Amino acid sequence: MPRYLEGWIKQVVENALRRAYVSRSREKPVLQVVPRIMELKKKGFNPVIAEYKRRSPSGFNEERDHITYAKQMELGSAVAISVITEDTVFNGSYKYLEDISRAVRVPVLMKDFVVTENQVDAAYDLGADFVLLIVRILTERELSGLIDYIRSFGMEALVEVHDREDLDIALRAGATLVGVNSRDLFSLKVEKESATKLLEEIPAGRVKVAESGIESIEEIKLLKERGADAFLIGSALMRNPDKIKEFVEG
Ligand SMILES: O=C(O)c1ccccc1NCC(=O)[C@H](O)[C@H](O)COP(=O)(O)O
Repeated sequence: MPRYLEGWIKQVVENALRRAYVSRSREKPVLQVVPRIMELKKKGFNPVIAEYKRRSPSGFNEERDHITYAKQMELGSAVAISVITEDTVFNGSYKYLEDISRAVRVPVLMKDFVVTENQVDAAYDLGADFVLLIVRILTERELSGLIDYIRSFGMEALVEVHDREDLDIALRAGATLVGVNSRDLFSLKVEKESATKLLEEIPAGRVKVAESGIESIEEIKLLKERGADAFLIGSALMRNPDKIKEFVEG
């Protein structure tokens, strides 16, 4: 059973535990996101993980065709596409993941509240290349088990942390790709300063992803100076997809 359940997160996790499994046969090999991040960085570009997100508890709401958006992100040199599949609060869908992974040739992240191996099976079958794990909603044992399970398919885990305690757990569990989310799961407030400090505390040898609240190239530059290797951006790109080129090319 996940470790911390309260309010809307409790509902979302309970829904995840009940979610019906959709059986598919994966059609493509797994693409590796970490080498692609490092390659783009070496070439002097900003590795941007562009997120397809339609609705969120913090009030975000945007309708946009998922395939057109994903193709535009790929054309704009996004390093990967993040697809929210949570279907009760975020209005996401497994169908978006399946369609997008078929439509693009960059790695695709399944972004959900993953608490079971069944959800990882679905991620693999639907074409995901990496899978989000949120430390705050898992026990340490569950986190380690799910990281190993994800890797057993050749996929990678993006392990999301919100504070120092989460980070210690993520590191002990063997996370390689670590995301610092500046949006608090419960208050929904974006705390950029504390998130930036946390980024600096991630030891060398891990790939660091800055997540949430990134709106401008100036913020990307600042986060890069503070050690971020990649940038996960949803709202700003959903509102204005043309920004992808500026965000990647600086
Ligand atoms: O987006 C939310 O309101 C949200 C609230 C609570 C948990 C997760 C949430 N969103 C998922 C994400 O982590 C973000 O969509 C992602 O980091 C992109 O953030 P943004 O660029 O601010 O849309």
